Amino acid sequence: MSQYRLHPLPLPGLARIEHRRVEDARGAFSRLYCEDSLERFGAPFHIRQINRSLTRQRGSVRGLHYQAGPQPESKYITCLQGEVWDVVVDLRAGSPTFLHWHAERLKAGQGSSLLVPAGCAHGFQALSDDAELLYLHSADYAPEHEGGLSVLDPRLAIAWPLPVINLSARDEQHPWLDDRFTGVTV
Ligand SMILES: Cc1cn([C@H]2C[C@H](O)[C@@H](COP(=O)(O)OP(=O)(O)O[C@H]3O[C@H](C)C(=O)[C@H](O)[C@H]3O)O2)c(=O)[nH]c1=O
Repeated sequence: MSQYRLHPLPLPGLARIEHRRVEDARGAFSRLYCEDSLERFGAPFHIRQINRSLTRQRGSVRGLHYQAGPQPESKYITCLQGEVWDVVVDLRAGSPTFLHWHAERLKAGQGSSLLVPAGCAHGFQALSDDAELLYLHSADYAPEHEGGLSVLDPRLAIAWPLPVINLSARDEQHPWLDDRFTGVTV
């Protein structure tokens, strides 16, 4: 039986989900996601959409994205190939960790996923070439309610492990946060 466990991380609701592989002579099997277990852990997550991204070059950064408004979105992220440095920023108005960030290394085959709560921005830097991520989303894609933060915002001071390269044109233009930003409500 493959184990499936939740390990809380420093931002409220952020967690690493451990899903150890069961190995035998044929290879390996693991339960990547389990709605029932997550409900029992007090971290309910119902899938509305599944995405996959491939990032070709080591050092590339995608993000920092979030979806708020009527369809706040939580994400469940698994690395299928290569390795990434995954970053989550707490944007929840009134959160004790408002604008704090936390990073986790996700590596293919390590047997874990990251549960990102609604109200948080998400991004990552590829630590390998050809890094592939599988995203489970708890809300339908709603670009009109999507927001973005600059990965180089001094107010966040994210300590990216490698020089940031290959930002998309959209990610290049996210404005820096100012004092008028009081967070999102979820
Ligand atoms: C998220 C999404 C995007 N798209 C379209 C929009 C663009 O034309 C294209 C690529 O989207 P984007 O440039 O937002 O992809 P990334 O920059 O890799 O962003 C992704 O990676 C960061 C780190 C995340 O956390 C986001 O969940 C996710 O948006 O797919 C869709 O058609 N459906 C979708 O659900």
